[in-house]
Amino acid sequence: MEYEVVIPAAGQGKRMGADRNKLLLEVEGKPIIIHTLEVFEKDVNCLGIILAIHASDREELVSLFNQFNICKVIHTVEGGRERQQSVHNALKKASCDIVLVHDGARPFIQPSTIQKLVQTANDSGAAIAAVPVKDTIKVVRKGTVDKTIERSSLWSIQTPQAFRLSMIIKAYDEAELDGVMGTDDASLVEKMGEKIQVVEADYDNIKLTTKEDLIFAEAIFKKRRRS
Ligand SMILES: Nc1ccn([C@@H]2O[C@H](COP(=O)(O)OP(=O)(O)OP(=O)(O)O)[C@@H](O)[C@H]2O)c(=O)n1
Ligand SMILES: C[C@](O)(CO)[C@H](O)COP(=O)(O)O
Repeated sequence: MEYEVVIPAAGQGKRMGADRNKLLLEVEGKPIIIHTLEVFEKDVNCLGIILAIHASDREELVSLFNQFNICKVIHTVEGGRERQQSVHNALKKASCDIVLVHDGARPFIQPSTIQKLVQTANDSGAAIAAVPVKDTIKVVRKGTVDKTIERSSLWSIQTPQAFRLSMIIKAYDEAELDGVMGTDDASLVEKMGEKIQVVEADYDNIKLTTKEDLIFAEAIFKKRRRS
């Protein structure tokens, strides 16, 4: 089943503490964003990639697309102050019935998960990748435990998140009108009362957020080379 993917790549990488967009840092001999783009470049069902970028990264990115044969970027749009605005700008260019939103900072997404998400979104409207939480989660207020949350119903939410295009556009437009900000895409769809299906993904699909994640990323690449 065919789809387009929106990839927000216009963050500042503050938590990474690099002096540039963290997605341009190299892991396993390539910039992080190239690893992410290559997953979709290789997927025959991906009809096009819509990338939200900083104007200041454009020249370097275009040169990387040439160097690594990335041909599926059909639109680049200006990123916004927050991830939500970057995704919204990119969604305005989408035209396929099914659209995925995937963080540029998650290079380890598996093609099998993408396929399940696309199929599920086509059947039910919205589907997100997630893994069961492994830690005990407590609510802490002013340094003291308020309560412990029952773990069996907690999932850690990742991207990709897959949607019918009309549904996700409506959710983003309404969020903008209402001044609502969410930390993921599905939370805006939840606000409209829509059901979101959860597709179990894998623990490797980390978001490269802090410096330690670069070490985890090298380890995941090493593991994949061995298997
Ligand atoms: N205004 C923004 C903020 C984030 N992103 C993108 O959204 C994804 C997830 O964001 P995150 O990992 O939090 O990246 P940063 O915002 O760069 O990190 P930080 O919050 O540490 O600055 C990344 O691919 C990032 O480039 C974006 O396109 N536009
Ligand atoms: C969308 C996301 O990757 C789901 O886990 C995450 O919420 C992005 O959050 P961040 O605030 O940009 O780290």
